[in-house]
Amino acid sequence: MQQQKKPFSLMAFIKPHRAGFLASVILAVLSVASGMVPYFAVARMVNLLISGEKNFSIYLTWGAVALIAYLLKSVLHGISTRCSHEATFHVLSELRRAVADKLTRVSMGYLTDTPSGRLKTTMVERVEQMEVPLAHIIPEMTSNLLVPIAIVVYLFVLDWRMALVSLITIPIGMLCYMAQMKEYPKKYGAVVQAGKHMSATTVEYIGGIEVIKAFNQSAASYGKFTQAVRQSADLMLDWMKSTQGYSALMMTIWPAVLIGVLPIGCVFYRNGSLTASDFITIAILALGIVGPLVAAIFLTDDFSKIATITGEIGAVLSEPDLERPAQRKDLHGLDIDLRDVTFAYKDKQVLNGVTLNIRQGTTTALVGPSGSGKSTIAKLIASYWDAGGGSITIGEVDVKNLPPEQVMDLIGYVSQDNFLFNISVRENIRMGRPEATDDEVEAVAKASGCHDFIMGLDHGYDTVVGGAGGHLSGGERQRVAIARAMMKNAPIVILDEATSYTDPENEAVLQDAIGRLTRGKTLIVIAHRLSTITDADQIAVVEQGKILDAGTHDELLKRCPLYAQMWAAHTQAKDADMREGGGKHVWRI
Ligand SMILES: Nc1ncnc2c1ncn2[C@@H]1O[C@H](COP(=O)(O)OP(=O)(O)OP(=O)(O)O)[C@@H](O)[C@H]1O
Repeated sequence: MQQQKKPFSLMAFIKPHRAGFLASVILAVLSVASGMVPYFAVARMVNLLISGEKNFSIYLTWGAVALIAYLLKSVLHGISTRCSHEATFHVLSELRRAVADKLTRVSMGYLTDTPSGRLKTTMVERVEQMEVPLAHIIPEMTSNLLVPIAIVVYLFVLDWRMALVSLITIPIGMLCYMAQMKEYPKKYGAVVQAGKHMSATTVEYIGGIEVIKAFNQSAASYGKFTQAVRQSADLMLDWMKSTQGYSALMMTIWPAVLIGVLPIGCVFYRNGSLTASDFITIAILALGIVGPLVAAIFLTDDFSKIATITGEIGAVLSEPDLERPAQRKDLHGLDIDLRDVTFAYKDKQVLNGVTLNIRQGTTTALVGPSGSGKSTIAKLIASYWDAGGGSITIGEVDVKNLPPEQVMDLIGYVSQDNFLFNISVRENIRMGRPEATDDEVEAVAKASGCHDFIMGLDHGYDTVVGGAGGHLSGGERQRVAIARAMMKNAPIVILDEATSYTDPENEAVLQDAIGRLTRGKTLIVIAHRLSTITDADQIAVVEQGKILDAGTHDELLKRCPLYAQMWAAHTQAKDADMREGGGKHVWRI
């Protein structure tokens, strides 16, 4: 049950802060208007000079007006920028929160299929890149357009012919601008894509550095990384090259207004159709129009950037939510029932009609060849994805009709990843139940075989485990993850290969601890070592996305050839392992 994609609108984020943006626009208009006053003042002074005015105090007054207006321009611009930045920072932080919030509501499938580097780039860099355009476009675009337009109107009032002449460079410069913008969205889009690829490759390179070194793949992986960096630089250069020529031409043509104004003004002055005073005023004001207009035109460059950036943020924000009700439901017991469940990862069909009943308080083991769909079944029960067809119920209610919080309260999931946060071991375990006391945390740690190794760490329970738990061994991470799940005390526990890192001695301790900690709960175990699940109430054999058979160990040995075969392979491998004295070997089917 997924919602349709909702189109993303940046306006919805800007609207609550429109007062800030409006104040910024008004101040920016006043600032640009103040910036125009010195041009009027100079024009006025030149006219006074020509008319033979000898009173020096008038010149001083106009000089003071020009100076005050110039200073006012800077002050107003500063306040305007502050208003727009304040409003922008709120918009950016809300955008980031919206993206983070979205990630908690989309399907797990979307998250696992999207490289984490790409999501990080969207959340951090892309949102950051919106700051300059957003904070500047709204106030500066408006002011840089409005004020010159007002002056042009004034020039038309003075002399429409000269007003037209003073604008002559604008359409020519515009042609250059249009030529520059022709390839702009495509090329800038390519630059952004290459940047994303570079970011994802960098995250992969750093994240996988251990494997790269272990498999001596440094050259190949470094090559992939440098290729991504080079491609990004090449595309950036290509983008610059395609725009720089036109941009330089435009910047030369636009300010050259006097090329038309002076000779044509002289002609009109000589034939008596233009007064000296108007000629001077027009020539000086024409010089003042071009600056703000050029600034406004340059801001349209930021429009293209905003379009590309919002497209990327919008792609995440318009991702459909996993639609779930908010109201918790009353359940009838906690039996789990899968009826004819089908599922596909995009186009890849993985489950082909899984039917399985898991009674409350029993242990069910899912076994089967690698890739048969065991983890997928477990994840569908935990509502990570929606089943494509069929139904999954807990306590006779379809999981699609349960709010995610209720499902998460019901299920403790220990996955193969055992992700730990870069906080203390104590806080990692406490994440299972934030209100747990230190004593309760330690009791669970003792029960899940963590206490001794934790006490051996530099700061005991207060040791910070490093990014993703990197300061702990795989087995230690796994045990902390189990303790965290146990802390949650959920009535249904899913252990997805939870003991795979553990050596045989510790495995026995851990199995015992798991047995005690899950007593009375519904336990679903995905185990590759069959010896660990022979006592399960029910063993479901999964093959090619279907339940081939389900029963106890003894029943399956008698009637399920695949299980008998897996068991034989398991015991042979175990014997061989014992003969070689390799008790530490982690054996997998
Ligand atoms: N996120 C995913 N996107 C696409 N395909 C996936 C994804 N996760 C799993 N698969 C594919 O689905 C199939 C079943 O995977 P699943 O992890 O459920 O099998 P499994 O029986 O648990 O395997 P294993 O014992 O090796 O862990 C596999 O072919 C796997 O490649």
